[in-house]
Amino acid sequence: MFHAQIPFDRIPHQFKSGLLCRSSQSEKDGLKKADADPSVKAVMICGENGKFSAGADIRGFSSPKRHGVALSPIVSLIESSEKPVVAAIEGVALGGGLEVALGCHYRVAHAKARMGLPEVTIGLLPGAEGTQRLPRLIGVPAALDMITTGKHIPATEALKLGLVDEIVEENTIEAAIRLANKVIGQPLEPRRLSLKPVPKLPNMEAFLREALVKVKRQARGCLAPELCVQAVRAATERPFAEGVRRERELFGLLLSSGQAQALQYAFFAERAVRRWAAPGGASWSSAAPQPVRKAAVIGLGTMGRGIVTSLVKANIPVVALEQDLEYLNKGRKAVMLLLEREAMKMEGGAQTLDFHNPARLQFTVDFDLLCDVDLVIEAVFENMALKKEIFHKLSKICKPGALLCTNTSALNIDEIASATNRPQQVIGTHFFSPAHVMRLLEIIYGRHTSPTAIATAMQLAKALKKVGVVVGNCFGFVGNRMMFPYVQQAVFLLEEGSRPEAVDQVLEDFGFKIGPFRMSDLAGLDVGWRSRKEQGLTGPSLAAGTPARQRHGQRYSPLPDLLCEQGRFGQKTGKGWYQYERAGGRTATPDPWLHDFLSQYRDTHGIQSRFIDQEEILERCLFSLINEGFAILAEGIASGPEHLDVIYINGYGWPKHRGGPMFYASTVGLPRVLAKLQKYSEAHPDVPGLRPNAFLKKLVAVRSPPLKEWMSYLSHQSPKL
Ligand SMILES: CC(C)(COP(=O)(O)OP(=O)(O)OC[C@H]1O[C@@H](n2cnc3c(N)ncnc32)[C@H](O)[C@@H]1OP(=O)(O)O)[C@@H](O)C(=O)NCCC(=O)NCCSC(=O)CC(=O)CCCCCCCCCCCCC(=O)O
Ligand SMILES: NC(=O)C1=CN([C@@H]2O[C@H](COP(=O)(O)OP(=O)(O)OC[C@H]3O[C@@H](n4cnc5c(N)ncnc54)[C@H](O)[C@@H]3O)[C@@H](O)[C@H]2O)C=CC1
Repeated sequence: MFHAQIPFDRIPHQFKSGLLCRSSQSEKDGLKKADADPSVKAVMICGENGKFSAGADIRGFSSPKRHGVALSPIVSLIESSEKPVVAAIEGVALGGGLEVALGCHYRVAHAKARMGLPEVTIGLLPGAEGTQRLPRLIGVPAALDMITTGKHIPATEALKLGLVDEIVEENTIEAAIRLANKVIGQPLEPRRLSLKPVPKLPNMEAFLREALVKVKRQARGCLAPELCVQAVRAATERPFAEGVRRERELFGLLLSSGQAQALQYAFFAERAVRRWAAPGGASWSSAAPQPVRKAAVIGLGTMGRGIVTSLVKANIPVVALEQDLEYLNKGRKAVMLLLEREAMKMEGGAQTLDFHNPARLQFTVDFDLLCDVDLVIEAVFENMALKKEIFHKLSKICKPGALLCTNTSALNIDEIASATNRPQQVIGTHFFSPAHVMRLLEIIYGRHTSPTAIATAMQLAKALKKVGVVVGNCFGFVGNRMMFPYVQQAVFLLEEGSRPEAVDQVLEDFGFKIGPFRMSDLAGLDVGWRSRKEQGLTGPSLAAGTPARQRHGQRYSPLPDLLCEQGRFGQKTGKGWYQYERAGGRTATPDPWLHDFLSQYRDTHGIQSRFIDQEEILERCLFSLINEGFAILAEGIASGPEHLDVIYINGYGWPKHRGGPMFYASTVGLPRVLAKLQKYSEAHPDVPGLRPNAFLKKLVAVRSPPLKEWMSYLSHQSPKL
C-alpha cells in the first residue's frame, strides 16, 4: 500500500492555520504524479501543524495583483483521480480548504476539527465549486445553512450531516490511511460529488423562495447571503458544469461589489485592535494580564444582569451585589431567567453553566463578600457621586490586587479613580446592551491605569467572547461620543420638518439594525434626560432666561426633554418617538399625536417646516458622526480608524458590509465628506458638530491617503498615546 501525502501549507508561512497556495502548481504536479505512478494505490491529503486549511489568504482578494484563483481545477483533478483520495481533516477545514476536502472521495476528521464555508462573512461565496458539491453531499437545507451563515460546525455535527465519513479521537492521518487501505479497488463513481444528483425536496421551490426572503431580511443590504442562495439554487436547477459557471459569475459579482472589501477590512480590523497601545509605550506585546478567578458585579439592573450572565457563561464564579433585598430579589430573578434561556441554547444545559451552585454564583447585599474577588464591575446608576462612593468603599474592602472596573457610559474614569487608593487598578469596561449578547467591550484607560489592568480587561473580553477595544478617557469615550452628534442631527431634522419614521427608515435602509428614534425608544428617553439634567442642560438647574433652543451659544433641541416631561420614555411607557401596543410593547407605530406635537412645536418656535430628502438625512447624521471620529483620532483617544470601525460594527449595529464609519468615509471619498460638511455647516453655523474637523481637512489637503496611513499625518504625537 502506497500513499502520496500532499500537504497544503504553503503561504504565508508565518500563518500556522495553513492557507491555500495561490499558485497551485505543486499540488497539481503532486496529484498528477500520484495518478501516473502505478506503485501509488491511494492518496491522502492532509495539512501541516495540525490544521487542514483555513482557506485562501483573504488579503489576496483585494490585492491589485489578484489573478484568477486556480482552485477549482485542483478540486476537479482530485475528484477525477482514478485512485481513492482521502482527506485527513485536523484543526480547521474552512473555505477553499473544505472545498478541497469536498473534492476528495472520503473525509476523515479529528473529533476536535471544525469545518465551514465562511466566505459569506467576508462578502464572497464559496467559489471553488463548494456551492455545487455541498448540497449534493448533505442536501439543500443543511448546505444552505452552512453557506449562508458561514458558521463553523464541529466534527460531530459534520458526521451527523454526512459531511465526513468518520471521526477519530486519535491520529487522523493514520485513520485516513487505514480508510484509504480499505477502499482501494472499490468503485469511485459514487464518491464523486459532481456526478451525484442534489437530493430532492418535495417543496424545493417554496423552500428556496423562503430561504431567500429570510436571508434578505437578515442581511440588511449585504449581498453575499442572497447570492449564496442563488448559487445553491443553481445547483438544484442545472447540471453540475452549468451550476459551476453560475457560481463563478456570482463570485465575480461579489468580488467587485465593494462589500467584500469592506467585510475583509472588518475581519482584519477586529484582529488589529487586539494589538492595543496606551500612553507611555505600554502595549499588548509587553503587558501581561492578571488571572481572573472570581469576579463581582455591583448593580443588577439592565446592564448588571447581562454582565453577570456573561461571566457565568465564561465559567467565572461571580458575586452579584445589589443595594437592598428588594432590588436583589428582582435582579436575581432576572439573572436566573437569562441564564436559563442561555442554558437552553447550550449543549449540556444548566449543568454546564452550574449557576444554581452558590460557589459559582452568589447573590448578596453585603459588600464584605467582595474581599476575595479578582475583579469588580460596577454597574449602578449613572451618577458620579454614587460611583465615587462605591469605588471608595471598594478600595477599602477589595484585596490589594483586585481590578476595579466601571461600566459608566460616559463619566470621567479619572474622577472615579480619584475616590480610590489604587487609581492604577481602575478602568472602564463599557458593555453594550444587552450585555450578554453584544460583542463589544469598550475598555477605557484613565491617566493612572496600569498596563496590567488594560491587559487584564482585554483578557476578560476574550474570555467573555467579546471584542475588546482599548480607548482613552473623554466624555462618552469613543462610541457614545460619536453617537451624540448623530442623534443630535436626527432630532434637528425633526425640528426642521422630518418625522421619526422617515429618519429611521433612511438609516435602516443604509443598513443600521435600528434607526436613532427606535433605538432611543428602546434604550429609554429618560436615560439621556437624566444625564442632561446632571449636565445642567435642562431641568431645575437650567439658568433662568436660557433660550429654549440654545445652550452655551450653540443650537440645542429641547424636543427629547419635552417628551420626557410628558412621561414619554419610549417602549417602557408605551410612548416615545413612536407609540406601542402597551407599556413594554415592542411594535413601534408612527404616532399622530407626535406629528401634531412637532407641528405645534415648529409654530411655537417660528420654524418653517420643509421637505428633507433622504440624502440630507443620511449625510447629516452620518457625516457628523464621522466628523467626531476624526476629532477622536486627532486627540489620540483611539489609536486608529480601525478601532472606531470595530466599535461601531460590534456595539452600534453599523452594517458590517459598509466596513464601519471611517472605512465608509474612505469609500465615499474624504473630499466629498468635507464638502458636504462645509455645506451643512454654512447652513447651520450654530452646530459645531457639522464644522469640519481640522484632521479631516488635513487629510483632504494631502490628497486623501488610504485609511491605513491616516494616523501618520497627525503632526504631533497625541498626549493620549
Ligand atoms: C482560521 C481561524 C479559525 C483561526 O482563528 P484563531 O485561532 O482565533 O486565529 P485568528 O486570530 O483569527 O487568526 C490568526 C491570524 O491569521 C490571520 N488569518 C486567519 N485566516 C486568514 C485567512 N484566511 N487569510 C489571511 N489571514 C488569515 C488572522 O488575520 C490573524 O492574523 P493577524 O490579523 O495578523 O492577527 C480564523 O482566523 C478564521 O476564521 N479565519 C478566516 C477563515 C476564512 O474565512 N476562510 C475562507 C477564506 S476564502 C476562501 O477560502 C475561498 C477560496 O479559497 C475559494 C477560492 C476560489 C476562488 C475561485 C474563484 C473563481 C471565480 C473566478 C471569478 C473571478 C472574477 C474575477 O476575478 O473578477
Ligand atoms: N442601559 C444601557 O443601555 C447602558 C447603561 N450603561 C451604564 O451602566 C450603568 C448601569 O446602567 P443600567 O443597568 O441601565 O441602570 P439600571 O438603573 O437599570 O440599574 C442600576 C442598578 O444599580 C443598583 N444600585 C444603585 N445603587 C446601588 C448601590 N449603592 N449598591 C448596589 N447596587 C446599586 C440599582 O438598584 C439598580 O438595580 C450606568 O452607569 C449606565 O450609564 C452602559 C451601557 C449601556
